[in-house]
Amino acid sequence: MTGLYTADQVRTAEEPVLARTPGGALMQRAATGLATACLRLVGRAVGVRVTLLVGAGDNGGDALWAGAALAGRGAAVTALLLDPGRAHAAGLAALRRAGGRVVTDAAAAGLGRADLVLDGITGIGGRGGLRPAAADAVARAVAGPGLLVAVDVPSGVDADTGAVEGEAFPAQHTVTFGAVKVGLVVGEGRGHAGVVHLVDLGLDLPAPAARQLTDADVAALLPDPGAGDDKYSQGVVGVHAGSATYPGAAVLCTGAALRTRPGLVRYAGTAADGVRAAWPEAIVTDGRPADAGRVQAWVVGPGGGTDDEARSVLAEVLATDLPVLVDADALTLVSREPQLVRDRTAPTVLTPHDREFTRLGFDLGADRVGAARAAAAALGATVLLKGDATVVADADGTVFVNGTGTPWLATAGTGDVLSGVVGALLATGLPAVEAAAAGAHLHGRAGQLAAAAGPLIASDVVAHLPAAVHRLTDRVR
Ligand SMILES: NC(=O)C1=CN([C@@H]2O[C@H](COP(=O)(O)OP(=O)(O)OC[C@H]3O[C@@H](n4cnc5c(N)ncnc54)[C@H](OP(=O)(O)O)[C@@H]3O)[C@@H](O)[C@H]2O)[C@@H](O)CC1
Ligand SMILES: [K+]
Repeated sequence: MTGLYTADQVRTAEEPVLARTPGGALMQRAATGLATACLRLVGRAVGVRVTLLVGAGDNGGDALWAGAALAGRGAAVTALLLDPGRAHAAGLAALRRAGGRVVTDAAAAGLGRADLVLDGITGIGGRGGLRPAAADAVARAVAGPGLLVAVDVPSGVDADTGAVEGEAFPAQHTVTFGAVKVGLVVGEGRGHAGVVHLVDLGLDLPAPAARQLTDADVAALLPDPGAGDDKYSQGVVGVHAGSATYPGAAVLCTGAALRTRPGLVRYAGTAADGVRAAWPEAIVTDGRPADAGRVQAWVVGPGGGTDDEARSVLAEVLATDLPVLVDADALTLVSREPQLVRDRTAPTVLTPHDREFTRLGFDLGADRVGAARAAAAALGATVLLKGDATVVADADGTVFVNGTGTPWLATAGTGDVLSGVVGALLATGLPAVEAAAAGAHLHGRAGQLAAAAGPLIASDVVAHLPAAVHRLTDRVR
């Protein structure tokens, strides 16, 4: 499990270390880690052309000290000071001592031929998008050939929310200090951070603001069946989705549930013929949920319509004391009658995309973690807010940010697949927030495997779910 932290949490954790170590020691630790990471990324130091983008705060200090270390190893280092009167004095002196060049004109900073660019404009102290001089330097860096490495946080990215207002540094790698900041893995921050490398500063950290599951975490939540297991003990999931005219959602959702946890999947609804033809393993009825037989969790909504019949099915399922995943058309119904969810005591998982989220009556600004957390608390449910980095929030404030996936997953039907995956995990008895977070992780991994063979469609994701489960569990057992 990777803990995700806010800037304030990191600053608070730094205080006691700053108090008990000699001045500048923590920055030395950070800069040494940064220089080491850079050496690993470029493979050598001698003759490597490095440009440092240096702001007025300690983030610029980190870049200057790391630049000094690289210059000491034979790199040709140029520092571009964006606020020359306020650059970190000790860092600047160290760079000069090591033979680094210092300039104040972006055109003279060698960005057109740099091998490596270190973005030390702002870190956790940055506010808003980049100011004009910083934005100009970043544009020159992007136009040049250098590997783009952000120091602590890509400048222009909000460390807490991942929000980008205006321009920000589009890093290929981010070397972050002390703890991974929430903003590096969510929203636009995820796209700007690239690969995140953590330099341990030995901080005593509190409980994280949010978490990210690893493959090993998800594997631990998905035990292989034991000798004593049968099709019922592995979890029986009920699916109500699709229609006679549009059976696709029902077929994808049922297939995803089967391919995630092939205990038993029961389907109820008017797409029965289509489901039967696609998945002979499912037990199918064209009746109501009550006709399906005993299940341990329900998935309701994908392709199910929003008419009176659909509303009555949703109310029937939500009136049970079983975990229920509510998706797609059923979310539209919940937006009309949120008390259907609020009144429940059994777990409910809602899986909105952005438009469905706002239709539920919640504001979705740039702080996706905050928005999902507020919606979960208001509804007393688990909210899985889909996106490039899916956010799963529980009513008690627990948040997971998903780390897997591929942009190729932005295609029709992948949401129906996700519902089936999470439904299957709910039926195994996992707590709702863990089922949702593990389901998002698994769905993302299956998408990555499918995309390795080229553009994917939703049924490719279903087909790759067993391999995704195997890859997760095989690696750790
Ligand atoms: N504490 C420690 O010992 C350790 C700290 N560490 C490091 O310190 C970093 C935090 O340093 P920090 O607090 O000095 O803030 P920082 O991120 O450099 O930014 C502030 C500067 O940016 C400026 N600025 C703001 N917004 C801007 C914008 N949009 N566009 C352009 N400029 C903007 C702002 O200008 P001002 O508003 O004052 O005019 C101010 O000058 C942290 O991320 C980590 O790297 C590590 O070494 C570990 C040990
Ligand atoms: K930075």
